[in-house]
Amino acid sequence: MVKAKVFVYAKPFEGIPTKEHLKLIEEDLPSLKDGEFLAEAVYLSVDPYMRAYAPRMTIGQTMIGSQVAKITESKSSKFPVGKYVVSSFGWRTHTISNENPPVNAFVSAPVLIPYDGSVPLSYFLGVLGMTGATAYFGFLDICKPKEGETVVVSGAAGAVGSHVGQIAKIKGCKVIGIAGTDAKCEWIKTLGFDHTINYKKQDVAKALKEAAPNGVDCYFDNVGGEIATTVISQMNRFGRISACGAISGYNEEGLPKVSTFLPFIITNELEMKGFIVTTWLDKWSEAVTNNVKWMKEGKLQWRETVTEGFDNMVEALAGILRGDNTGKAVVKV
Ligand SMILES: NC(=O)C1=CN([C@@H]2O[C@H](COP(=O)(O)OP(=O)(O)OC[C@H]3O[C@@H](n4cnc5c(N)ncnc54)[C@H](OP(=O)(O)O)[C@@H]3O)[C@@H](O)[C@H]2O)C=CC1
Ligand SMILES: CCCCCCCCC/C=C/C=O
Repeated sequence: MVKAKVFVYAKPFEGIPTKEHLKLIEEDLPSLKDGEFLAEAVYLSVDPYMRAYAPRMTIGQTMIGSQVAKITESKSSKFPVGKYVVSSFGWRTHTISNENPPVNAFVSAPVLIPYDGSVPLSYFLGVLGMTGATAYFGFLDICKPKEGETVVVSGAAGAVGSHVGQIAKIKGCKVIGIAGTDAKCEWIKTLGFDHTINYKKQDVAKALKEAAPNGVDCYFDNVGGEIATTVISQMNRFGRISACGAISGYNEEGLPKVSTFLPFIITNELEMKGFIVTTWLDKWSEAVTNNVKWMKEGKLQWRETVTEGFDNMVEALAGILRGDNTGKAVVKV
């Protein structure tokens, strides 16, 4: 009998999640039925949306999330033993899945990954996975950057933000990154960001005016809140905003209270669009192909913050909400 370790949503989150909210249990898994396979987690993704998704969760539910897993038993010809999948199995070490489990915008079906040992498996959760696709489609399809334009990225030293900034440089833009520590700002400078702002130490409005005296054309927003309002207030006519995330409010009860940016949207005729990356599932391979190409050309660098041990999932999630991570956060089982 295979035993799975599983984190379940035990108590509604208040602020940063703790082990009181996410309880570790053991589950005995049954034998496989036809069409099913058993997968063993290798890396689990740690993402801010896990905190933001909480209002949709029910008590006792397996905590949501995606992972790279190895198929160890199978009664499915589509998912043979020895192959690896990326799938939204949730926070669990072992999973029995069928070929077409229920999906929604935040929960994806298993997909075999073309693993040849040339890159770590964790990259299929980050630079070659969900966050890489978020950066690629969320920036290019929504901001539609033109050469010479000025782009601002918040959450700029995170998985998505650090990637967006590098695509913006590839597209010939001037890039300003906003992040929470000097070390993060120094790192993104090495990636090619032209200017950085440490929002915890600097006056963002003043620093942005100095970095972008001619205004901002594109804003890739990972954080929302007052930072978003400040950046939007300095945008040029016909600027584009990609509303990717609003992490500054994820730990708050109810809607965050921030200054409104609507007057700037109207008077400067700005376009703002929110998105969920799974909208682009049908053309996902376009992002992976280009991200691989840029990696090979040395134009796209990446970093991971790896937490060891499945039992430390809660601490890893708390870490990204506190800003402990640089680049993509993953847990190695
Ligand atoms: N729309 C979509 O389909 C998707 C959206 N997202 C969103 O993109 C954003 C970035 O995700 P991802 O790259 O995975 O995560 P990150 O790797 O950027 O990790 C989160 C970072 O957010 C920053 N942060 C935390 N609290 C605050 C705050 N109050 N104000 C400003 N920054 C804060 C921290 O960095 P610092 O030290 O700089 O504060 C932290 O390291 C998130 O908002 C996420 O929800 C991600 C994937 C898909
Ligand atoms: C192929 C793996 C897809 C995993 C789906 C998760 C989508 C998360 C979207 C995040 C939204 C906001 O933060």
